[in-house]
Amino acid sequence: MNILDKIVAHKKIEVERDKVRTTYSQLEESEYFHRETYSFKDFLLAPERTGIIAEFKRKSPSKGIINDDALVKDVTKDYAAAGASACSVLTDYGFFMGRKMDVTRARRAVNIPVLRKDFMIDEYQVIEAKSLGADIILLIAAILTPSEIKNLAALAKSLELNVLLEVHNLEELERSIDPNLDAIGVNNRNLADFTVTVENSFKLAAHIPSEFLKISESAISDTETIKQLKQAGFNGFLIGENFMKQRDPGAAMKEFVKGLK
Ligand SMILES: O=P(O)(O)OC[C@@H](O)[C@@H](O)c1c[nH]c2ccccc12
Repeated sequence: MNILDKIVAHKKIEVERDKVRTTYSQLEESEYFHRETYSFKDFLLAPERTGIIAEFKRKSPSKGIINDDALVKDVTKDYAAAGASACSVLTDYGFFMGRKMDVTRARRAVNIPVLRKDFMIDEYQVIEAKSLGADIILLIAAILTPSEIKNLAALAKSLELNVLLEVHNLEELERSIDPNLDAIGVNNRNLADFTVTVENSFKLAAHIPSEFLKISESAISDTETIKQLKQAGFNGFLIGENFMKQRDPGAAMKEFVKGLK
């Protein structure tokens, strides 16, 4: 069993447990459930923003503890002030030390889109994302069938959530395209074995149909790479560890962004 299989096996149990703890109707009573969401596209393409989707990540299976000290409300607020187009917030606890409440904390701290980053396998999690105050959900092609992607994306759309589909290779991309997706993210990290290469984004760029926003995800640590990714047609850049490994991730992003000008 690779790490992704382990995470999904764990997630299935967790979701069934959560459904009992918090019912669908309780989720729908959230103050955020009928909130109007932000458009991912508007913020990614806004000239005064950077295209960076800045991630709050305490820990990961590949790196262990990255930062268990920084507060989500401070970091996301500073990310937004530094020009982030969106914030990504991990909510998986077992492998990433994330909390569902972290999305709500981010929602209260910023006026930019918030991505609920988790391993979505069930409709319940999509409804939950809306109730937590998220604007965007992530669907990972490697763990979903085409019909699951179709159904989860349609549900997300009906709740006015933006959908980011993550792919790692051409086969996943070709089988997963769906009109309810807003953005396609190429993960430079192979979630099954953790190998990373930004080349993956350059390789897949031309295969992403033009109606979708293009995002490059993971292992980005310098502004030169972002400039090259822009040349290749990418609109968004998902960055976690490079900021989170600093004691003050928001200050790290502020410094990093200077190099984009
Ligand atoms: O910390 P990095 O290398 O900048 O990567 C951020 C983000 O892309 C990564 O956390 C990620 C991409 N896809 C995921 C899916 C699940 C969990 C995490 C991820």
